[in-house]
Amino acid sequence: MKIAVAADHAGFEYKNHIFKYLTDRGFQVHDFGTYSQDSVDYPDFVHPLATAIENKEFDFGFLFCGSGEGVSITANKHAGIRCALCWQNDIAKLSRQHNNANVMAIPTRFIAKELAQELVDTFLSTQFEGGRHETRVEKISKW
Ligand SMILES: O=C(CO)[C@H](O)[C@H](O)[C@H](O)COP(=O)(O)O
Repeated sequence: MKIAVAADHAGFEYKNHIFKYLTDRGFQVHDFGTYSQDSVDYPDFVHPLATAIENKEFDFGFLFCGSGEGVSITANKHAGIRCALCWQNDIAKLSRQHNNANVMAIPTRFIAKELAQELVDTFLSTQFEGGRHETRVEKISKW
């Protein structure tokens, strides 16, 4: 399983934490930046990650910014991305079970780092249920 991470300055610390957490557990993880806490524009880091996932270079992505909104809005501009903004474990679980989300956005200024780690574990350990949800997910990009 190949994973991509990206963040703006507000998500930098959590992105680095999750990068280390996942690499320590044997995942292949690519860091699309940002690489410092200097103020940056989140689309500059989200678009390359989203394109790489659309090109099937990675299986899943994790995005980090202050509220999670900017990175999520940006990622979902890509037809091949289903980015879920998650702040509770049940939401992270359902984003995989029902929406087959391939990217999760994390609101770093609103949840603890420990919860962010739990959300990543939940996201990666939950399968898409298919069935009735498959029809709905297919309709997302067919409008
Ligand atoms: O897009 C956002 C707001 O919905 C993200 O939270 C950004 O991280 C935030 O806008 C950055 O704000 P800052 O005041 O420039 O640090």
